[in-house]
Amino acid sequence: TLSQSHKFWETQPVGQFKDLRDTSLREGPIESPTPLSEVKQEPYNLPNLYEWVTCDMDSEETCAEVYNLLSNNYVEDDENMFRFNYSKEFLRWALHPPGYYKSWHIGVRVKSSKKLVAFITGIPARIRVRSDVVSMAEVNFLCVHKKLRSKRLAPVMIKEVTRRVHLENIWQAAYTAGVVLPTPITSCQYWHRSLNPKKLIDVGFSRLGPRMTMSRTMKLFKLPDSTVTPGFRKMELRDVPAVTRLLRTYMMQFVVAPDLDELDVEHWILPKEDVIDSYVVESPETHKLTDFCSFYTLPSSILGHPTHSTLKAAYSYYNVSTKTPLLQLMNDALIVAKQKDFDVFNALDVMHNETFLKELKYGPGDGKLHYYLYNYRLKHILRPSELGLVLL
Ligand SMILES: CCCCCCCCCCCCCC(=O)CSCCNC(=O)CCNC(=O)[C@H](O)C(C)(C)COP(=O)(O)OP(=O)(O)OC[C@H]1O[C@@H](n2cnc3c(N)ncnc32)[C@H](O)[C@@H]1OP(=O)(O)O
Ligand SMILES: CN(C)Cc1n[nH]c2ccc(-c3ccc(F)cc3OCCn3ccnc3)cc12
Repeated sequence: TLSQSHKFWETQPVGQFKDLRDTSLREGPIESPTPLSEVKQEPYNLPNLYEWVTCDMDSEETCAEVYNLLSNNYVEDDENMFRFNYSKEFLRWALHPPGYYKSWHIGVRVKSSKKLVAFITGIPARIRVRSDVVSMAEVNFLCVHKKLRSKRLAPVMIKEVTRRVHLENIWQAAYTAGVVLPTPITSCQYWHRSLNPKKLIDVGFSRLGPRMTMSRTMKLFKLPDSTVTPGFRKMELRDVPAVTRLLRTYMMQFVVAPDLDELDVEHWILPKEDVIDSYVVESPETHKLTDFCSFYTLPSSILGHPTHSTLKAAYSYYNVSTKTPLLQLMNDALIVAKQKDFDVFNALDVMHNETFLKELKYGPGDGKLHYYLYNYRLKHILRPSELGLVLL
């Protein structure tokens, strides 16, 4: 990375590795906005065989094409044993937040066959950086078909989504990646809590510990059949105002965090079957909400296993504890995830997560998730505990 050349990223308004020691550089936007009349009006050129297409995720047919492209060509773990398998319902949830732009859901088709071979998306988000609330695009689902890799298609995809975001007068973006690019604002470790250890060992996700038997391992990860916190219940629509107040107050402590209003909370946190689960703690005495936890459903395909095809994984999303200890709240989250037949519960070491990871028997994952801002410089790299943002 530091020695590597980044022919595309060196041309972009992002923190460059060579700038890291230049303390004269100010925190904030790197480039000023361009007058809209000067933003390139027409799409970037693609190689001749290909054409741009805007993907309408409300179209069952288009959503299925996007699902299939990602299901066969999206992110795999380092050992190529698992591949994310975002569901169609999840993709519609992820791409249709309040104020979304269809034009930011960008595909590339083969002109002759109309086959979808690449995809990239943006969604609008208000992200606070210290005391600065910035309108940004959250960029995600960048995917080039396995057969078209290493042809420099990704930079064209990135420039095109940048152009379309600029057309909406937005000049910053946030994104994450498992790869190191110029330049991470923080690098988070991911952790896994076994819920179905036998299956995880059968498929090679986990290994039997030294001097451990399978039955000893199953006992180690066993959880109670029901939650322990009085007043712990599924979130409902009527909880949105109180959950929004809890979340906005809690988020103020982090350097980078989403600025979510009630409409955002209704979209991002209200339970949706097989997509997002959220629970609140309603005090039995006062009936006030004191805490909430949430996790999203993102299965991974198990590549080439004879009997198991899918790993059912829950990912910790936003959790706020003001009365129930976070440890107890997150243990209840594990208990409901086990009740819902998840195989594993994943979490990043962001926010206050490192206070419960080891105690709740999470094991460290084999890689890192790096966070990036586009056209916004931070003077110092952040600690994961200073980050309050979780991208899907
Ligand atoms: C103001 C608004 C701004 C909006 C835009 C903000 C920025 C948004 C940025 C996007 C955020 C996405 C976030 C997101 O979706 C979450 S990260 C998940 C990305 N997707 C995957 O890993 C799926 C499987 N892999 C692929 O489909 C391909 O390998 C991809 C398409 C990843 C690269 O295709 P390829 O055929 O393997 O490679 P070439 O076309 O030959 O291109 C090579 C160039 O691409 C750079 N590269 C590689 N992986 C990258 C990645 N994950 N981010 C950014 N850049 C990435 C690489 O460093 C090199 O540039 P360099 O020579 O300078 O080093
Ligand atoms: C965030 N969002 C942008 C998707 C994304 N892109 N790149 C990634 C690299 C790691 C993680 C990640 C995040 C949290 C976590 F607990 C485990 C993870 O990956 C395990 C390795 N793996 C990859 C595929 N199947 C298993 C997500 C992502």
